[in-house]
Order: sequence, then structure tokens, then C-alpha cells
Amino acid sequence: MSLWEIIRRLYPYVLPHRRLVLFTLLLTLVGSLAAQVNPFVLRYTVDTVQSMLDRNQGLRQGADLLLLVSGLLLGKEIINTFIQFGQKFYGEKIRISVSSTLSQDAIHKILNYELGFYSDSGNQTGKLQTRVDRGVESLMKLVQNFFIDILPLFANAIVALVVMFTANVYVGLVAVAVLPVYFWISYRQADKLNGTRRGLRSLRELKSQGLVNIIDSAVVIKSFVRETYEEEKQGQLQQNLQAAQLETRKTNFLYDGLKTFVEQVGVVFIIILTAYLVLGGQMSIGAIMFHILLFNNVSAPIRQLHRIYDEMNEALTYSEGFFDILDADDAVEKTGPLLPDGVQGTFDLCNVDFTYPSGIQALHDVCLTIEAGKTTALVGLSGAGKSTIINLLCKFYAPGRGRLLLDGQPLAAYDTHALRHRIGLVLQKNHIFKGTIEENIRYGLMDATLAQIEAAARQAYLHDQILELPKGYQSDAQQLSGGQQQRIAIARLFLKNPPIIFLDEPTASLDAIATEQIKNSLDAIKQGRTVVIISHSLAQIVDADCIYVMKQGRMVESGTHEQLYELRGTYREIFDASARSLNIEKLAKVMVDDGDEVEDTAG
Ligand SMILES: Nc1ncnc2c1ncn2[C@@H]1O[C@H](COP(=O)(O)OP(=O)(O)OP(=O)(O)O)[C@@H](O)[C@H]1O
Repeated sequence: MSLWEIIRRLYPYVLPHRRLVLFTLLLTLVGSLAAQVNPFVLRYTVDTVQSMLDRNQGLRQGADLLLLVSGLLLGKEIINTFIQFGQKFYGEKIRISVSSTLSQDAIHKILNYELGFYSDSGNQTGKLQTRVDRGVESLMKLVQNFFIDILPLFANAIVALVVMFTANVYVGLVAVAVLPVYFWISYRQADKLNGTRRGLRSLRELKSQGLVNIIDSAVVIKSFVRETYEEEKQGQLQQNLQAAQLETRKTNFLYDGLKTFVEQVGVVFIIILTAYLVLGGQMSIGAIMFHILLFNNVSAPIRQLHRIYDEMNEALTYSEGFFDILDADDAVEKTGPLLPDGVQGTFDLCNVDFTYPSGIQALHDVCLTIEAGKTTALVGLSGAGKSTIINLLCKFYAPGRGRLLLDGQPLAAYDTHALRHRIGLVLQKNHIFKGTIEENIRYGLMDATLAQIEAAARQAYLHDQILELPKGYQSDAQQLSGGQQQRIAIARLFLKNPPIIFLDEPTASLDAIATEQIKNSLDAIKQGRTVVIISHSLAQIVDADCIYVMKQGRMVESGTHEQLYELRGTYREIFDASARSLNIEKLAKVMVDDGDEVEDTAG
């Protein structure tokens, strides 16, 4: 991305603040004129003092001059303080507003992209976060630099150069002659730092990620007694970091020294030239001070050049990744005009193929019908493609080939948000947001009353457990156990009360008692609704109106439990394996013996 392109992209963001920008520019102009006051005042002072000395005048006659000079310099400083405050404050104001609009735009876009966008290798959670943070940060540095550094410093330099040329063309030429050398050294410095800084940055990221990983995997590290191994890994990183830090410092010291040398050579030339002109009677003695101070105004911005160049490079590097996020228009979720208000909930998949963006083909020529108002179960071994079907039914992804219909209409033709309002989804692992239990359940219906939230929690068999917590519904939801968090997800479903329900292993992380309670609750909510359930637990699926059996992305069998059992195919294989893993024979025997005992006692 070129600098021009960045300016073009930032323009609409800065445009709403045009008055502020104009005001800041005006302040910059006044500031750059004020910056030239010192050289003029000092030249006047030196020349006047010189002429007073020539006339044998002393301190008494010079008092007025001192008063005037002090007044001028202090007055200028007071004005300068206000100007600098204005420049920095308004520059910062523009920067902060532009940065929050940019971040908000990125969030808006990301929220509206389809799921495939997140699973793209460049957009995985951490990477996306880094791209947004780095992009906004580097662009903002550019905006900030422009108003706070680049603009004021360069305005000062240009005004100072003009004054120098007006005073004497040769002096102006000496000042200009130093600039290319200065530019070249700064360019070399920035170029060299660019490489080392990038290395330094990635090492810092690795280091901080390393610490996060240690905390996340503390249990595994400790249980395998790998503390020394992890410490050595971090130690190596630390050493690389130290080397990179030292290299950056070394480069800076070297080039800064060179620049100071060139600047001083410039000062020496200006002193020699001005002294020559003074001795030749072409200038007053005050011109020496005058030219040195003006040259200082010219070289000040160039001293910052490598930093400005460096930050510009950073903006060029990171802004591309950031604007790519804003520009991913083809990833925006597709929607249609059809409102699903009266939908019955009959889904038809005909010859559906589906491949994830990563290239994994999860479904091959799948045909199935999910009947409205009935419970359909999807059964199959891990990775068979069951969750993928739910992903397609929720419109998280679109099928690659084949037809996907809802009530006879293509699913793609439905309004995506309206459709999702009618769907309730409970997964094996549901996200619990940072916040209270009440806030987390409320996610199912944002304007629910506390009574409705409590009722939903009761249906999910969570209410009594919440009341036992010291802060009740205000407790931190992320501190709950896995099973309790699962019940929050189920409470959300009860609160949302949708006509279509997709359950993907809804009771996987619950204990036996909770599983039974939730099963009873879900059985109640299932009545009259379209339900698709995925479960490895037989108890959850044997009652289903229709069971589809999947194997390696293909639909291999379908029917009721009894029909599939008799078929002696894949379903029967899974069923028998489940029965064996549950040790059903022994459990049944215990239950029969227990029953006999009860009968004996009764008899
Ligand atoms: N987001 C994704 N990106 C890429 N591939 C995926 C994604 N989700 C699933 N897959 C792949 O698609 C295939 C089917 O996965 P799916 O989750 O649908 O299986 P499943 O039958 O639900 O399995 P399980 O019972 O373990 O949940 C697997 O090979 C899986 O690796």
C-alpha cells in the first residue's frame, strides 16, 4: 500500500473533522512564524548591545533593551505554549476520533462476515486481533505524527529556510546543501532499523505469547514436570530479544552520532560564512546568532526524520492488512428477501456437497429431510459431518453443490437474521461471555424480565444452584463449572423460545443427574417444534422420529431406531459399541437383581 493510498483511505475518516483540521493548520502556521521570533530578537539584541558598547554606554542605558527583549521572548513563549497545546490537543482529538471510527468500522465488518472468514488462516482469532490493533495503531501514529510532528516541524523548517534565503542567498544555500546528506543518513538509519525493529517486535510477541502459554498450560507443564524445559525455551527467547535490543540501540547511537556530526559541520560552515560576511561589512555581528538559530529550526525536523520515516513504513506495512479486513466485501454474510415468519421448519438437503474454506470436504452428496414439528437425530462417528449439516442449516456456510431448501424455498433466499431469530442452537461447548449469570442468560432475549430469566434458569435446572452462590444471578458466569455453563446455554434457549431447535451434543458435559433433568426439560420444549439433535448418547436419540446415520461425510442409513437396529448396518454397529462401552449387560443384570430383591421383599 502506498502512502498516497493510505491518505486516500483516511480522507473520509478525517473529513468530518475538517474544521478542526483547518484550525490545527492555522495554529501550525502561527506556530512556525512564532518559532522564528528568537533568531530575530537575538540578532537585534546582539547588534544593539554591540552599538551601545561602541558608544561606551553601560548597564543603565541597556536596561530598556533588556526589558524589551525579555518581554518579547516571554510573550512569544506564552503564545507558543498555547499554540503547542492547541496543536497537540486538537491533533490528538482528531487522532482519537479517527482511531475509534476505524476500530468500530473493523468490528462492524468482522461481525457481518460469514464464518468462513474467521477460519481463513490469516484471520484466526489472534491474527485478526493483531491485524486490527496494529493497523489502527500504526495509522494513528501516522495521523498523530502528521499533526504533532511532521506538520509543525516542517512548517518551521520551511519558514526558517525562507528567512535564511531572504537574509543571504549563500547562507540559505549552505543550509539547503546539508539537507540531502542528512536525508540520506536518516533514510539509511530508518531502513536499518526497519529490519531490526520488525525482528524485535516479533520476538516481543513471542515472549509475551510464551508467558500466556505458560499460564494456560500450567497444569500440563507441572504434571509432566517440564518446568526446566519451558524455562530454557523462554531463556533462549530472552537472549535473542536482548541481542535484537542491543542491535537497535547500536544502530541508533551510530546514526544519531553521524547526524549530529553533519549538523555541526553545517553550523561550522554557516558560522564561517556569516563571519566572513560580517568582517566584510555586509552584515551586522548579530547575524551569526541569527543564522545559527535559523539553521537549528531547519535541522530540528530532520533530526526526527528517521522516526517519522520508520513510523510511515510501519503504517505502510500494517495498514494493508487492516484495510483488507475492511474491504473483504465478498465475505459479508449473504441474505435474502424472504421472511421466515410462517415457516413450518421442513428442511430438505438434496445431493449436497460441502467443502470448508480450508479445503476439507465434509459432506458428499448428502440427501435428507428434516420434517417440521418432528425430532430428527444425526448419528455417526466423530468427523462424520453431523455438525457441518447444522452449520449449513443455520446458514453459517452455504453448500457448494446441491439444494438446501426450507419449506420448499432455497435457504439462501431467506433473510439470514430473521431466520436465525427462529433458530435455537445449543452446542457441546457454548460460549460464556465475561459478565454475570443474569447477563449471560439474557443473551437469549435481551429485554427479558428477571422473572423470565429465573423461569428459564429453573427449566434448565440451574436456578437452585444459582441461589446457592454468594452473589446469586450477579455471580461471574465464567467461574461456573462446565456443566453449569452448559445449563446457561440451555436456559438461553428456553428464553429465546424458538420454533426450530438444533442441539449438538447438548448434554455432553453434564453429570448423569443433570443429563436426566435436562433431557426431561428438552423433551418438554421439543413438543411441536422442529428439532435436530446430534448426540453420541443413545438415550438422546432412540426416541427421535427419524434418525440419519452418517459416515465419512455421506448419509448411509435412515429410519427409526427399531428399523435401523434391525438393519444391522452402521447404526447397529454404533449402537452395539455404545452398549458395550456402557457395560449395559452388567447394568441390566444389577437392575434385574435389584428388581427381584424388591419383589422378594414385597412377597
Ligand atoms: N471450521 C472448520 N474448518 C475446516 N474443517 C472443519 C471445520 N469444522 C469441521 N471441519 C472438518 O469437517 C469434517 C466434519 O466435521 P464435523 O464437525 O461436521 O463432524 P461431526 O460428525 O460433527 O464430528 P463430532 O462428532 O466429533 O463433533 C471433519 O473432518 C472436520 O475436521
